[in-house]
Order: sequence, then C-alpha cells, then structure tokens
Amino acid sequence: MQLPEKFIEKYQRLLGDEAPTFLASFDQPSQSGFRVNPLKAAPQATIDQAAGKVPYVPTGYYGGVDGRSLDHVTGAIYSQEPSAMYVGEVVDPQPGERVLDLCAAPGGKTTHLVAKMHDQGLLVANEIFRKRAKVLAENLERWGTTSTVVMNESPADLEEQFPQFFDRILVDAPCSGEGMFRKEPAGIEYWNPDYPAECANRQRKILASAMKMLKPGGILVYSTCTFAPEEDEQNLAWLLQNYPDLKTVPVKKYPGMDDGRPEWADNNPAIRDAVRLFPHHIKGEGHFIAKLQNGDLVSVEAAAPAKRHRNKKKRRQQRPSLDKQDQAEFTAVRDVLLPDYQPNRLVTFGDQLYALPKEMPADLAGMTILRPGLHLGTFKKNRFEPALAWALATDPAACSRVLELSHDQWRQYVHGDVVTIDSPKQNGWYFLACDGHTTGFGKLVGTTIKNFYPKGLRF
Ligand SMILES: C[S@@+](CC[C@H](N)C(=O)[O-])C[C@H]1O[C@@H](n2cnc3c(N)ncnc32)[C@H](O)[C@@H]1O
Repeated sequence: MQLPEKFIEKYQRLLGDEAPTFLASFDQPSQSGFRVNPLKAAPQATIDQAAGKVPYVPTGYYGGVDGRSLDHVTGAIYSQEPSAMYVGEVVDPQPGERVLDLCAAPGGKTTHLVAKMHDQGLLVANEIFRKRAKVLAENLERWGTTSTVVMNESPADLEEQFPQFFDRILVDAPCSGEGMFRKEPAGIEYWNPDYPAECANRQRKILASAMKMLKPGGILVYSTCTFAPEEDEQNLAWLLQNYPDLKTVPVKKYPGMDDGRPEWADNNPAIRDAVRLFPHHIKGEGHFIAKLQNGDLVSVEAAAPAKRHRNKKKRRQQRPSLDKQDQAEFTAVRDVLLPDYQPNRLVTFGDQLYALPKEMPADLAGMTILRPGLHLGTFKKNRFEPALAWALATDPAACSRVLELSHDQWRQYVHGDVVTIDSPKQNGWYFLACDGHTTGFGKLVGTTIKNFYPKGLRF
C-alpha cells in the first residue's frame, strides 16, 4: 500500500524499532468479522462458516458476511471488524440505563450497545448527517430494537435537550481514519500532516458537548479508529486537564492489546489506562479506546435546566395522542397479530405510528428525530398497515399469526414477488417467518400472500 511519506516518517519517529512491522501490516489483508444478535434466534448457518471466535467479544466472530443472506437481512448478525467490536464491550451499558451514542452512523456500535442492554432502557443514537442517519435507522430496524431513538442533531444542539441526562455516553469520533486505511484505502487521499490536528479540534468540541449531557458519576467512552496521538492520547489528556472531576477507568487488556502512551501526550500516567489496538499486534484494524468516569458532584452551571430550543427547521408534526379512530384501527391489527403486545407510549408523527421507549422525555418538540422508538406502522385511509420494523423486533414464537416461508419463498418475498401457500387459511395480516426469524408482514387472500416488503429494500 502506498502510504504518504510524511505518515511513514511520523510513525518511524513515534514507534522506533517497531515501525517496520507496523508499516508492513498495511500490506496485509484487512480483518473482517461479525457480531451475532442475542435479541434474535441464533444465526447458525453464518456461525458455522465463521473463522473462529473473537476472544474479547462474547458475540463476536472472525469472517465475512453475505449481505443478502437471511441472517443479515433479518438482523441476526452485523458485519463489523473485530477491533471495532471491543468498543461496545468497553462501554458495557447495562439494561435499564440511559445511553447516548453521539456519533452513531452507520450503527455498528449502537447495535452492540442495545444488545448488551437487552433492549431495555433508552439508547439515543445520534448522527449529524441526515443521509447517514437514515442508514443508521435502517440498520437499527433490522436489528429489531424497541428501546432506541434515532436523532439527527449536531452535538451542540443535542446538549440543550439532554443536560446531565445520560448514564453512559459513547463518542466514537469522526477521525483521520488511519486505522482503517487497509480496509478503506480511499481514506489515504484525505490525509495530510495537519489533518489529525484538525480532527482533534473537532473531536474536542464534540467531547465538550458530551460532557454537558453526562450525569454525575456517568461513564464516557471516547474511541477513534486512528493511530494519531493528537486525536488519541492528546485528547484524553485534554479531557483530564479540562474536566478535573473526570477519572480514567482502566480498560481490560487482552493479549495483543496495548496501553495508551503517556509519552505521546503530557506524560500523565493515567493515559496508560486507555487501550490501543494495533494491527501488527492483534487480528483487527487500528483503534484507540479510553474510558472515563465523571465526578459525583454536580456543578451549578452544568445543572442548569435545559433551554427549550427554537427550531426553525421544518419538522414532522407530533400529534399529542391518537384519536379514537386511529386507536381502533391500530388495535384491530394488533389484536390479530400480537394480542398481548402492550406498547409503552404511542405517538404519531404525521401518519406514522411509533411506540416510544419509557425513558424518552414526553415532549419531543424541537428535536430532529428520525425514529422516536419502534415504528409500528402507517395509517392509510381507514386502515392501519404494520411496518417492517415491528416485524423485525418481534420474536416469531410470540406471534399468534405466523406464516412459515421456505428459503425459496423468502427469496420471492424479498424480491417483491407474490408468494403463494398450498392451502388457504384465514384471510388477513400475518407475520412472515423463515428459519426462526421474522422477515416482515404479508396479507393473505386465499392462498396468495400480498407482499408488503418495502419497495426500497427489495433485491
Ligand atoms: C467513526 S464514525 C461512527 C461510526 C459508528 N459509531 C459505528 O460504529 O458504526 C463517526 C461519525 O461521526 C459523524 N460526524 C462527522 N462530523 C461530526 C461532527 N462534527 N459532530 C458529530 N458527528 C460527526 C460522521 O458522520 C460519522 O457518522
């Protein structure tokens, strides 16, 4: 791989004798991996083809993933390189907590966090760029979460909405991406000797917003996929200097993982508590992860109540509650498909119906929200049409009406074709399942399943 001359010189200076093996690792193939979704049935077919288990991630495996496989399309697995998987383990969120993933798209870490939370509590997944936030929302729908809210705010706007709100915050920062060069070689084109310092400035602004949203005693995890000390150790040093209540929490080091390097910042020995994942020491790409805990005392400034913020951007209008007709139309479908389902709080945005996680503030005015919770469906003229997200978040064993599809029928379904069954059953809505995974909804008329797989996802 053709690396910039200044990049090579920099790491020769920093790594000394180790530089040749470090630089040689760029000519090795990148390491792929995937995580299994513990919220769903085990994706045995994919697990059987894995090239071994990732020792530091209970749900992690080495090996590639077929993006069109049943396991991937139904969210039973997520493709993620092995080093990136360690971030979710370090965050270690607990069921019932309020967690923020501030730079979340496309959702690798978010899917990991929500799995570790057993989908209980509140996970706010935020992404500043709209297009990327949409991809994030799609990936989370596939994963089948009910406790996640997808937002599309800048960190500075978000801090106004959630002062001292979160038990844990992950800042998986936009960075110079040096650790991903062999996976995404195009990243090399953006690199110049000043780029890490530019990224570090942006990262400090994001971290300052994160600190305003962190509860006293809360946990902040800062991660990057770069080797640059400016963005790694030097930003950790900056945090410790500017937020004296913050203390590092030692990150567990598995064989092949390295300490943070105090000598690459201000020599604060606490920097050793962070972890570096180097591709010449571990089977994975380059990563840096630091874990910190906030002090228990609340400063007066940080505790000030949230300013409700003006928002000039056009928003989908949240309606305060369902009207009687909406309620009746939703209940009619719910009673057929999943009679025991009791959503926590229903909210409509335009003609879309969502179930909000319990911990989400009730007043959503002024927030740019792409998914305020689980998308249940759409109100059409005099009827309610259930959404794919609802199916993907539901265990087929809990459904009262399921049609089991063969693999061939599933392929017809995701292709958008009409699927037929052998003998007629009662007409109406059904969950569709294949190999233990819910795959969507269909409406049965005689022996024909009307296809409701979203047009944009068909393949
Ligand atoms: C390293 S990526 C996140 C990867 C993600 N956590 C995952 O595991 O899939 C960083 C994200 O930060 C976003 N970003 C870029 N500039 C930003 C800014 N100024 N503030 C917040 N996020 C930003 C990028 O769009 C990108 O999605």
